[in-house]
Amino acid sequence: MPLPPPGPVARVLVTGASSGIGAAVARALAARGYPTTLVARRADALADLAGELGGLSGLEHEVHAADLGTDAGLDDVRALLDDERVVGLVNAAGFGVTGRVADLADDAGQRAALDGLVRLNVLALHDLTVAAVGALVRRARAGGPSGAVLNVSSITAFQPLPGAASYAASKAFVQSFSEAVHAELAGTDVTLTTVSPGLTRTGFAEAAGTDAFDQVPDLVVGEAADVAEAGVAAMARGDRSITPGLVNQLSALGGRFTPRTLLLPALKAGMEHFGA
Ligand SMILES: NC(=O)C1=CN([C@@H]2O[C@H](COP(=O)(O)OP(=O)(O)OC[C@H]3O[C@@H](n4cnc5c(N)ncnc54)[C@H](OP(=O)(O)O)[C@@H]3O)[C@@H](O)[C@H]2O)C=CC1
Ligand SMILES: CC(=O)[C@H](N)C(=O)O
Repeated sequence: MPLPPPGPVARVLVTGASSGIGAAVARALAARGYPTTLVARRADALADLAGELGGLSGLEHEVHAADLGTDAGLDDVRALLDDERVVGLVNAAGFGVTGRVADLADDAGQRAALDGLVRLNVLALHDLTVAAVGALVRRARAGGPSGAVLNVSSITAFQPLPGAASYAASKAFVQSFSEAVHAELAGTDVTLTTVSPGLTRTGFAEAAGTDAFDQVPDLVVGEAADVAEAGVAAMARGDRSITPGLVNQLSALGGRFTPRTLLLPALKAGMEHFGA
């Protein structure tokens, strides 16, 4: 029983909750009866969502504005995991940067964005996951409730991606780290699940500076609510990993098993077509 039954003291902390997949995950959790602690930088968007969720669920949804790309923000959020009411963590905060590394290196803003990407997608996720897993296992061993973590990866985790090299590598880290910890947790009452979406309609494209999402068939672009439903259901079951949608599952398979000598030139050409 990884995610314990819902109730007022079965709280789930969700990062990246001010928009997109994180907000949709918070809605899916609230609909199941879990109070949430909503984390991101934009306090106003979090407060709006907390109001919406409170109206729907009758539960108390808390807001914590923090920049997880800073030591202070990360320290603050890590401390929230010490709260004994927290039985779950969802790491959804993340963003992408597109472009060739050699070009990004020559632009101070893009260079800083690449560093920020690694700080948020890799270091913050790793830090919060380690803190949550440690606290949840300790509490479960002491007779407390079970617990669950959900990490948001991506289909880009399954192969290198020229034109989004740092982003795809950050998600490869998320996937590998999370699957390994899932195995380590066997036999405890705590689970770690990874959800690996493909293109999903959120604020991601604008933040990543790409209009690729507008150039591909609608069939290829999923909805945040569907990703959230699949992710939360897998988290509740304590599954290792889920890739929502047939198109994404095929893409992940292709990424894993196509020889790199064939795959990398094709991906490079595809990303160049989209201006990356
Ligand atoms: N959309 C897609 O196609 C896909 C997305 N993903 C992953 O899904 C996750 C969610 O992205 P998505 O919902 O798509 O995109 P959005 O841009 O809609 O959401 C990103 C979230 O991350 C938060 N965030 C960004 N920077 C920081 C920071 N420094 N500190 C705290 N929070 C931060 C944003 O809040 P704020 O700006 O208020 O801080 C926002 O809530 C990401 O990890 C992304 O890599 C995976 C596969 C596909
Ligand atoms: C390829 C993308 O940019 C997408 N957001 C993903 O993570 O799959």
